[in-house]
Amino acid sequence: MATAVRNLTHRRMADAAQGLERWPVPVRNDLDSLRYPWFQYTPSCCRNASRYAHPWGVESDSCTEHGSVMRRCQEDLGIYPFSGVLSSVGCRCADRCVLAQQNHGDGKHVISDDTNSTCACGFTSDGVNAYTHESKMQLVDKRSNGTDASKNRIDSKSIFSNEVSLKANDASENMTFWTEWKSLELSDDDSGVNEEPPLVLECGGACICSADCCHRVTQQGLSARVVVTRQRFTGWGLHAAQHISKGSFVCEYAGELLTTVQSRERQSLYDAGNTSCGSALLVVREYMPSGEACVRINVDATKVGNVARFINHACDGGNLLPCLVRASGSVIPRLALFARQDIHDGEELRYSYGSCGGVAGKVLPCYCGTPACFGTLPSEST
Ligand SMILES: C[S@@+](CC[C@H](N)C(=O)[O-])C[C@H]1O[C@@H](n2cnc3c(N)ncnc32)[C@H](O)[C@@H]1O
Repeated sequence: MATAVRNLTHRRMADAAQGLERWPVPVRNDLDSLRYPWFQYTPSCCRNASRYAHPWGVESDSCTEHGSVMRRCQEDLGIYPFSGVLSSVGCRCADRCVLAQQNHGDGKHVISDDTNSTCACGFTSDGVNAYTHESKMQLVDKRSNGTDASKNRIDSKSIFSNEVSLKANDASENMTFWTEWKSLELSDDDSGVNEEPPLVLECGGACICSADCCHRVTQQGLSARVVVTRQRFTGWGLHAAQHISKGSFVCEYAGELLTTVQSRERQSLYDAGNTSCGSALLVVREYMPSGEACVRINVDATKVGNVARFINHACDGGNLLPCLVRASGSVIPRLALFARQDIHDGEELRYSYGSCGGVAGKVLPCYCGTPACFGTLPSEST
């Protein structure tokens, strides 16, 4: 019995991803006696925890399962049956899509008329190419002021909303984190990178191109080596275990997809403290250009989730940029996290949970340690 427990503990610490990602995700704790965080791993969002959560201890080569796990999740969600809503935006590129990019010599990549007419995928809500030839997110540089790219933009309003808000509930502390995203705009700081996360249209179930097409950057699961580490003030955190270059996709925020009624029930449970573990319930709202909310996505990574559930908050925005990615033919977008800047091996991965503020009686101290620190974690009542 003791040997079995030891083996199980060893496997959990060796790979928090339970063999479901292309690399193991080790768990390290040099701080206290906790050996590992308890949760079940899913590489992508799923509807029902019991059907898709894999037991601890699967063989490490089972990451080849990732594609089929993702497909089963999507089919179960009824995304493809719903695809009539958006299927007309699916591309008809044989084999792989070609990046519709032209370099006009000013550093900006814009859509060429030729490819624009054949492939509608791979663009942001702003109508510019989402990805570079190196499969990096095309982060908008406010300092380049050359050709006006707007005249080359496709009208993506029918595909994307232009305003999105995101709420992340952390019920371990009975808190709700939130942020509001407006349309893609440039920041005023010196980062040279758009602060507002773009919405991206990738190839999906409505497209006929292959799974390794250049417009499916976020569909292969965890894309950088990472390690889960115990920290003094912020609990578990996620650190890079390799250099991650600016614009690279890192991971999506995966967990159980809930209805709004279910998410409220879960939140009440977490608020009442009836669970043995903390929570990571994230709510994303997508708005129509009219301002009306059209989709609310509730992702609970508390008991079933992926590495993103370990990512802590930083008031300065951190080194990750959250983006909504919608696969053609899918109703439900996914939340993808990209490197906002070059990230060094060992650096903690963080993004901003939202704007400053706290609910009376529920204010939590923030230990992000950045010069921009508000002192408290962003929050609102549920
Ligand atoms: C989504 S979880 C992140 C993973 C978490 N640290 C854990 O141990 O599982 C959010 C929780 O992490 C902690 N946290 C995240 N960022 C923090 C920060 N900047 N300062 C203090 N605590 C933080 C808070 O307890 C928060 O409720």
